[in-house]
Amino acid sequence: MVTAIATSKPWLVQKYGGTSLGKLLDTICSTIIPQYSRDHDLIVVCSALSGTLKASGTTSLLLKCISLAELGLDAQQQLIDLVDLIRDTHLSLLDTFLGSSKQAASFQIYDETKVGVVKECENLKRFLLAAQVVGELSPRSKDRVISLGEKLACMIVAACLNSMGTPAKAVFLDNVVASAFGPSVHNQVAALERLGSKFYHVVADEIAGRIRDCGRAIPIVTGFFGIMPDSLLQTVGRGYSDLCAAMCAVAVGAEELQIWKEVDGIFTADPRKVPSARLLSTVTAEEATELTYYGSEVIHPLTMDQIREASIPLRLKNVFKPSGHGTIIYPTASPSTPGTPVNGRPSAERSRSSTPLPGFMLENGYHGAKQERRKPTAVTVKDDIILINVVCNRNTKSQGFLSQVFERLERNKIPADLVATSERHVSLAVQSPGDSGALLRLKEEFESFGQVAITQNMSIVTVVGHRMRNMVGVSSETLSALASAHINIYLISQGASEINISLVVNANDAIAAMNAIHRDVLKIPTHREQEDRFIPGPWLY
Ligand SMILES: Nc1ncnc2c1ncn2[C@@H]1O[C@H](COP(=O)(O)OP(=O)(O)O)[C@@H](O)[C@H]1O
Ligand SMILES: N[C@@H](CC(=O)OP(=O)(O)O)C(=O)O
Repeated sequence: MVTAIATSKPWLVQKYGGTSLGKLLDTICSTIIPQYSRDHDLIVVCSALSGTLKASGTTSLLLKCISLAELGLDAQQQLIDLVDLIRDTHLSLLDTFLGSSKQAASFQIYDETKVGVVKECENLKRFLLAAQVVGELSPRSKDRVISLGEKLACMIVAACLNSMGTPAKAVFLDNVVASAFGPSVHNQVAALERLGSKFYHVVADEIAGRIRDCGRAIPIVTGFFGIMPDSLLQTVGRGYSDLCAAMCAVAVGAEELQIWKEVDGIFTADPRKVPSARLLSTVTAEEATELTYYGSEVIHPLTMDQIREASIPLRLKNVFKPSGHGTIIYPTASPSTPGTPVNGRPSAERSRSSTPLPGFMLENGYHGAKQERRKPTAVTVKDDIILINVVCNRNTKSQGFLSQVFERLERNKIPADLVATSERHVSLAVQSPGDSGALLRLKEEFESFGQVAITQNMSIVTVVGHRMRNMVGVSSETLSALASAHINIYLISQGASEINISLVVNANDAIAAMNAIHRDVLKIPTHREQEDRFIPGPWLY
């Protein structure tokens, strides 16, 4: 456990996603951060800026730069144009917020930041153009490229805050892994893997030192946390800044970790796909882990392990509705009481012991609802799934069959999301690998001991709820709901934790399946049913 930093006010870590920063930088810097900094020592963790969509945001553009560099010299001009676009997008944001300032201090901040952004982009351009000659980038080089997104975002956020009179300091964590483990770390992939979660504790300790160095200024920390031996994208994947924020929270022993997004929190289902979905005021850490793993990508799945171990509550909040309660995820298996919002100055202890706010449930429940729920908590969908069925050849010994299947998955680095087996038959649901060659290789390897059938375009539908452990009948209700909607099921699996049931369906049926389960198993009426039956919306409870 990392030693907490001693301070007079409780620590609060806030992480802002790329699209939130892209759309609401002004509100974040002029209202949200100053308001919370009155009662807390804040740490702000930033993702790379995205204009409107993550898919066209800075990290995605940097990934495109990497692809162009790997194409070789033919793509030279495209590469230059793309880096210039990244630079100009950041400069125009800086212009919007600081460019027209008449104050000398702001003018100086504007000038220094502008020079810094241009320099970082020029360095990247030189690096990529050199890489283009070789036509290949190592995992470490790719990390170096990606790290620029969060660096630029932190420079802009720190500049905005400083110009508005809130002292802030950009903290770059791109070298934090090397500082924590020594420069030879990059030859020690296997050793680091063996460290498991301890790896993140050591990094958190190093982050604590960087935060201490900021003195009274608010640390504006890059969500990118270190060039990794096997690349951050490969080890952690996109959305890594949630995990970085969790490490910052662990580093200082924060009272709460807040992840600010563009949704109110975790809903009973993805509100884009199920219009009647309701906001959940609390969710257990176990439920959040299952939901994020099976498609509700509201937080990065690895985040939960960190805050759970350190007993830090995590709250999801909406930048468009800063006063909303959001969804709070308790580190313990079952929350006893929901806490007051941090802007009401609770401590982590108080969150666990105080009486709940009026209108909130004592147990995991819908936001504003009063009655206790005896139903699963949420339903989620994971897309881009491939179903692989392997029937073991008669001449293959059945006892070695399963180990051969898993050994081949491991060798091809394809993790199985769900598995159903009988003695000579195994069905696997796997995430469609980015590299189509990997799937072909896997198929050929499986064919050495069995007959293989691969079905693409599938989805996993998962029902999650910590109360499902003690509930009889959820499976039958789920199967009936899908049967009534005429939806075929290709694989069924219940998690060992007994808090989830997953089913593989055709991707075209996934949204219908989700809606059917939401209505018939979670028992939440559709909007039409609510209108027909004059059932008041949750806002009237
Ligand atoms: N159960 C769920 N509750 C809330 N949002 C969900 C859920 N499942 C999927 N989502 C989706 O996750 C997305 C996360 O919010 P957003 O702020 O847009 O993400 P990001 O910061 O990663 O760009 C939303 O678009 C929402 O539709
Ligand atoms: N910028 C990175 C890391 C991240 O966490 O992003 P976001 O917080 O916007 O999901 C990405 O796009 O993957």
